Amino acid sequence: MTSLKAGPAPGAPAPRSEFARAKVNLALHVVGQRADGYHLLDSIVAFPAIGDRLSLMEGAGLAMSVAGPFASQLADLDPKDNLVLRAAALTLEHAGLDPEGAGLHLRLEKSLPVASGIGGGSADAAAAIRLVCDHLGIEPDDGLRAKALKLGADVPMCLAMRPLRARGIGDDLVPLAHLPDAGILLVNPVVPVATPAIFRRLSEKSNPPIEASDGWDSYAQMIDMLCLMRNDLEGPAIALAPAIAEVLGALRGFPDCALARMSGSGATCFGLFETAGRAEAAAGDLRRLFPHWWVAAAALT
Ligand SMILES: C[C@](O)(CO)[C@H](O)COP(=O)(O)OP(=O)(O)OC[C@H]1O[C@@H](n2ccc(N)nc2=O)[C@H](O)[C@@H]1O
Ligand SMILES: Nc1ncnc2c1ncn2[C@@H]1O[C@H](COP(=O)(O)OP(=O)(O)OP(=O)(O)O)[C@@H](O)[C@H]1O
Repeated sequence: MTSLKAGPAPGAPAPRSEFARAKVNLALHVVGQRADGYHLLDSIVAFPAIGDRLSLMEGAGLAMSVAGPFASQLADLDPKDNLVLRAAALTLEHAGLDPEGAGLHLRLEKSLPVASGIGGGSADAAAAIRLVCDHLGIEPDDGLRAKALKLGADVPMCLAMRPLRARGIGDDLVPLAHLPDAGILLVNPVVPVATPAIFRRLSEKSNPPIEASDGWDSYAQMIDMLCLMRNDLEGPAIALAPAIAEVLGALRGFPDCALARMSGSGATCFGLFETAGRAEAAAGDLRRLFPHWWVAAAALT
């Protein structure tokens, strides 16, 4: 597998492109642990329109390049270890093809902070699978989804990329029938947090599951129900990265922020607002007050 910095040849066909939306755990309960160490989860997950962009074009062998605001956070990562190339190779092999002979170049526009609890790498991997499948004229099947899970527990949910409830190790997925209109604000203090370190610090691994739900009709109902839920990784993550508490404090300072919580293993936190406009207004304030933080707002779905 090679990595070329150069993009496609001039005059080549326009690239296909996919949006790799951030995965936000609106609630994350840790309900058990498997013999192999992986934790059993119960999570409500949304995919707002905030994310990376991945494009597929003609190239030599199988290669990738990275640009965008957070490209520098991946500069030390060997491209063959990048989840984009690993997912593309996996998909080609699943289709019985040699990745070396693929003639494909993937260009990643990295806009999500790395190691931030919003599944950026998993979202990129899922986008690579979708793009390569589309290129080959195939659909991701159960066999490919099972292989994708080995890339990361979040990859199958990022392949689904729609509001859902995730159980098991994050791979038992049930779509939510409906989420109401709302706005979401994502804030990261630009402190990378490694997921294994947070799970290691977790002392209570048998917490109550989420009360059954297939979604909510109104904003008020959604907030009431989410307020009864938790992110069980929040305490261990704050102990390791105290800036998370500062972010939560800033979000809770907005009177119209109905709920502020950490996503995944952190450090990104989210705030929920009644509309995307209100979330965007709060984003503007935070960008002025904390210019070194990463701040993004959008509609919840
Ligand atoms: C915390 C979440 O982001 C919630 O969506 C995910 O569970 C983590 O997903 P991910 O980063 O794609 O996870 P992986 O790359 O498969 O695992 C990273 C590490 O997290 C821990 N891990 C992950 C998922 C899980 N259900 N239990 C775990 O204990 C394991 O130590 C594993 O070595
Ligand atoms: N395309 C990619 N984008 C981001 N990280 C990648 C990528 N490919 C490989 N990685 C590696 O994966 C690790 C986890 O990064 P990622 O941004 O997915 O974390 P995360 O947002 O905490 O994920 P999760 O919420 O799934 O735990 C990083 O340390 C990075 O080295």
